Amino acid sequence: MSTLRIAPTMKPGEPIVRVRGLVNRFGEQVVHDGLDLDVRPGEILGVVGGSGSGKSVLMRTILGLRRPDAGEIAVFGIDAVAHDPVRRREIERRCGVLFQDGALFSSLTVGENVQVPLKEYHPHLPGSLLYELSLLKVKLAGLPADAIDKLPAQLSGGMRKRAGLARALALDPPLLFLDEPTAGLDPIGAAAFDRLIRTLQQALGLTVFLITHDLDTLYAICDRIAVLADRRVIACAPVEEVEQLDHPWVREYFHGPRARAAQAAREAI
Ligand SMILES: Nc1ncnc2c1ncn2[C@@H]1O[C@H](COP(=O)(O)OP(=O)(O)OP(=O)(O)O)[C@@H](O)[C@H]1O
Repeated sequence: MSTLRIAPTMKPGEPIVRVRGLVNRFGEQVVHDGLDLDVRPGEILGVVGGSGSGKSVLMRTILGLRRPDAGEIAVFGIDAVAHDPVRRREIERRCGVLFQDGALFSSLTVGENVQVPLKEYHPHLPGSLLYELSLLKVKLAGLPADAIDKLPAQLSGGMRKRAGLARALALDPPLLFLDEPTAGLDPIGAAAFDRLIRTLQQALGLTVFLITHDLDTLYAICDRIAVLADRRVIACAPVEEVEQLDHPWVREYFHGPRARAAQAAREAI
């Protein structure tokens, strides 16, 4: 396993993401109200909760794409809420993001998509090196080399996810955000993507914030699960502890037939 990658801005023992007292509102609707969360270095944290519980809003707020109504967020020990473009850029530079829809530029090839962040942060790299670097990321994401010259529309759904992952890994980020990476994939494709995430996390020393509805993913690769309900994180613990919680959403989610199938699949491994 590779060395865990943290940042010089972090104190020993500090979480890689620390959220305290987070409040997010849209008009009258309160999405988060006093939400606390720690993401520990080197873990795969699964983030679950009912539809509309605020998982994506939480991710966007941590990434600085939305300014919260109240609360503190530190990413790599850097204040992520402060209006400071230099600090913001320092955080952005170290975070890879795979959005739910892949968010690839449809008119660019896979390789050109991967080169977008490389060009932004390293504008003077020669074209041949940009190509080599993007090829490396394409292969790292488990795509065949010839996918580099294809347009997103020429790829299957699973390959598009991998192309999005290749772009998310472009700048060698120590922290990776994944929003429902296995949504829309068939079970075999989803299991393969889970294995890829686990392998990359171990090989590259990544910390992963992973939003999912996929019970198989939770049981297969997550070190801890954060449950969003009642506008807060009501639990953050290994799946065996979380499934014992006495909460209506947890009971329904973790003790339904799909959960039993996911548990059985893990026991069979
Ligand atoms: N830009 C916005 N303007 C108004 N309301 C918003 C906005 N973004 C999110 N919301 C609302 O905030 C709530 C939480 O949304 P969010 O997308 O974070 O949920 P989620 O937990 O990710 O849901 P899902 O599992 O369905 O993807 C929802 O009720 C949504 O309608």
